Amino acid sequence: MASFPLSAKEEIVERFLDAAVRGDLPQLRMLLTHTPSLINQTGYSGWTALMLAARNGHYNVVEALLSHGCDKLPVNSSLQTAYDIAKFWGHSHISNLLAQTDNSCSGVLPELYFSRETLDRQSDKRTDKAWLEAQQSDPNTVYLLFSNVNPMVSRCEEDKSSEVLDKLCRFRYDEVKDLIQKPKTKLIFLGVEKKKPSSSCSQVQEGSWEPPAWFAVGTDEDATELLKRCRENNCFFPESPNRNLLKFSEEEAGIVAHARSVLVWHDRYSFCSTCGSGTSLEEGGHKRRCLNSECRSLKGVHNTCYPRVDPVVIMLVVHPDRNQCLLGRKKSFPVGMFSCLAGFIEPGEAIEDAVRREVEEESGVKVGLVRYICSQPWPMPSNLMIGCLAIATSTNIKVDQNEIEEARWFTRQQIAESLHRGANPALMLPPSQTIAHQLIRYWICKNANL
Ligand SMILES: NC(=O)C1=CN([C@@H]2O[C@H](COP(=O)(O)OP(=O)(O)OC[C@H]3O[C@@H](n4cnc5c(N)ncnc54)[C@H](OP(=O)(O)O)[C@@H]3O)[C@@H](O)[C@H]2O)C=CC1
Ligand SMILES: [Mg+2]
Ligand SMILES: [Mg+2]
Ligand SMILES: [Mg+2]
Ligand SMILES: [Zn+2]
Repeated sequence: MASFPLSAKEEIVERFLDAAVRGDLPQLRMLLTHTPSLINQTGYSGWTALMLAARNGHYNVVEALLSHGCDKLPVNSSLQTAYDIAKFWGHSHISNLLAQTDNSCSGVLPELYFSRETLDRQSDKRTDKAWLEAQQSDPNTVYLLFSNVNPMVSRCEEDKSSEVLDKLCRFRYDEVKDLIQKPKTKLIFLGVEKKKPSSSCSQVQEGSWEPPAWFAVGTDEDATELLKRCRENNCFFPESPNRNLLKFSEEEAGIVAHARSVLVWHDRYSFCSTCGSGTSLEEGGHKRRCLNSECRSLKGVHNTCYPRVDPVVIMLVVHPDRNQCLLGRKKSFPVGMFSCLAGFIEPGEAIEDAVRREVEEESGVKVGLVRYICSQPWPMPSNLMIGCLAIATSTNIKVDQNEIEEARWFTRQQIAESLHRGANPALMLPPSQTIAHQLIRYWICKNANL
């Protein structure tokens, strides 16, 4: 068989993989320092250095690769991860290491999209009318414009290395003064900035810096007219919130989650839900008080006066064999997409019971142990997603055709392959901004050890 000379790049990859096979840590470290991109490279066999070191029982090489941020999810042509390989060849010290060592897998999930508290909410200032008014006219105050509960955004320059596509348009007092004085406009105090500017900023005296306040402005004025207020010309209001609200930076996503949920609440709860009278906006837009002084909503607990948050359980159901998980698809999902089951918590229901009920309703599968993992605000319109892992006690699937079109058990390898290789026609997982994606990734990294 003719053999072709290797390119310089192929040659360095082969040397790197060979060092992993032989357990030659100094050589591997030297190559990695020189060319960090080698870390997840595969050779002709389709195996990564991590797989080769795991196959040959080189604990110290596996450890070094992991400490350099090596990806554990790649699979070889037999759909085995490095963990599977170590386990198969009986290197339990390595499989245990692979099961534990991962920033996103040691019980601490990465920060979830929409969760960052970018601003200091300063809820005590919401009742300080004089302070709020002073902030409103301050030239440093930042205003965000929302039309029909969607924020005005500008499209960033095409940058393939970044997932951030949209930026919130920021306005100053002079640019929105007329708008915020209109009686139908909703003004929401979102908080004040947390970060201090660097001391190199010449205009700012040490100790005199007041963190700028941020407000969201909700209006139903004509969107085209609103866009004319913007200094940039690539601005727009996203029309399909579910997809378009996933394109912000983590900082801005947290602000959007807060502002949008409160504005949607104002939009849908203009009148008192107890007596139908008009209401007034109070507390920096975080309360609506009934104008009828006799109203029952003003007595006892005023829970009709505050923005609503709807708790939703979302769960990754794990097969009793611990090596498969249950995912379902709604009719509205793109072709091939499957996700975690989810459902609204009902009144008087504990999280664990809501998980068991929704899973059984939607898939017919019974669940025993339920473990809370993490939560995510989901401002469409105002859900709080409560993420859990759940262990199934039965495996037969019978889908509730109303909500779920299909539900299936997927093996860990199928999931790992989809996570690593990206969307494929057989299985497409929800995007990384969703808690559904992060629960699935969490379980995979945990190697099915609950
Ligand atoms: N971030 C993430 O990863 C994910 C987020 N989600 C979010 O979770 C939400 C709930 O999931 P879903 O599976 O639809 O929930 P359910 O399984 O509870 O089904 C939703 C249906 O139940 C009815 N319903 C019952 N109680 C409520 C309530 N308090 N508020 C609204 N509807 C209620 C509605 O019927 P009707 O409308 O016919 O009246 C709705 O269509 C979704 O809206 C979605 O936005 C879901 C999955 C992933
Ligand atoms: Mg349901
Ligand atoms: Mg559901
Ligand atoms: Mg339900
Ligand atoms: Zn009332």
